Amino acid sequence: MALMGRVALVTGGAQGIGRAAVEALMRSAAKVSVVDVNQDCGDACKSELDAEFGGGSCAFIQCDVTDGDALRADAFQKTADMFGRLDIVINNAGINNEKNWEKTIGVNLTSVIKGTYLGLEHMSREYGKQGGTIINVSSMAAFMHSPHQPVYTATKHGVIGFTRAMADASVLGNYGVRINVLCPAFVDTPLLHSVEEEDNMGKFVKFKEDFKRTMDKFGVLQPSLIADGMMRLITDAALNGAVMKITCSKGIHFHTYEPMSA
Ligand SMILES: NC(=O)C1=CN([C@@H]2O[C@H](COP(=O)(O)OP(=O)(O)OC[C@H]3O[C@@H](n4cnc5c(N)ncnc54)[C@H](O)[C@@H]3O)[C@@H](O)[C@H]2O)C=CC1
Ligand SMILES: CCCCCC(=O)/C=C/[C@H]1C=CC(=O)[C@@H]1CCCCCCC(=O)O
Repeated sequence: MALMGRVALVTGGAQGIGRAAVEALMRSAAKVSVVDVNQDCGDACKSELDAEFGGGSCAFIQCDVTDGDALRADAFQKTADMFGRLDIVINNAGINNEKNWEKTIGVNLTSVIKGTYLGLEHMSREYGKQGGTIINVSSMAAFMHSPHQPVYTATKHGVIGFTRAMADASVLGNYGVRINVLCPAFVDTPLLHSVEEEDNMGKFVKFKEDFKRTMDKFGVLQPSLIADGMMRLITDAALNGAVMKITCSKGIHFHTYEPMSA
């Protein structure tokens, strides 16, 4: 019952890692807004969650996170209007598309930046709000660059740099919002199957056997473990600017950086 009365917004929440996060939040008694571009998957998700947790604790909002106006008005504002407040934002929606790589930048990086700024508008003391917490989802591809996914890799590097800078800005500006980043290794979700398709991988599809060998080498995690990591980032008030990694070999752990020196 740790999050009783708290309200969360999860992008890409209808399936995969986002869905596992939504369920973990609801088990902790939070109210959750599931924001996803996929109408059918979102409707099914909402019915299943209502059946498990009872109606009124979650909402599904169909929204493409790359549509900035819709993200502002349909996702963030409607969530705040419906549930009366916003405390937790998980910018999780992501795609793997090297063919349409501009779209990958739009979903994986630009929308995470917009989601963070909108989260601050609804939660930061700068805007007269009560504070809160934001998680941005990156990937282990930000540490072990993937030759099969150069643009995906670039976006996930960008998410870490942006998040760490914003975490420091939050301290300097006394926003009252903790901002952290999560980097999972391979996770058993529909996204992993995208590496089979030329439509997703473009010319890098010819490396798919190498990609699969890497997966076999490092193993594949279950979404529930990623949700456990997210719940730790949400509930541990000491964490801000943390870079959480989750791998098969080490489980949930943190990346450490050398302190900056002049
Ligand atoms: N599955 C994996 O091995 C890993 C995934 N990640 C990251 O975790 C996050 C979640 O990935 P998965 O759950 O694996 O993927 P998934 O493909 O299973 O689920 C992603 C969800 O995001 C939604 N989505 C996609 N584009 C959207 C858009 N423009 N607007 C709104 N919703 C949109 C999809 O409809 C889907 O419900 C992504 O940021 C991904 O890059 C990071 C490391 C490993
Ligand atoms: C379709 C999207 C999948 C993205 C998954 C991902 O995070 C990819 C990461 C890889 C990029 C190059 C690699 O070798 C990565 C594997 C990362 C696993 C590292 C585990 C290390 C360990 O167990 O200590």
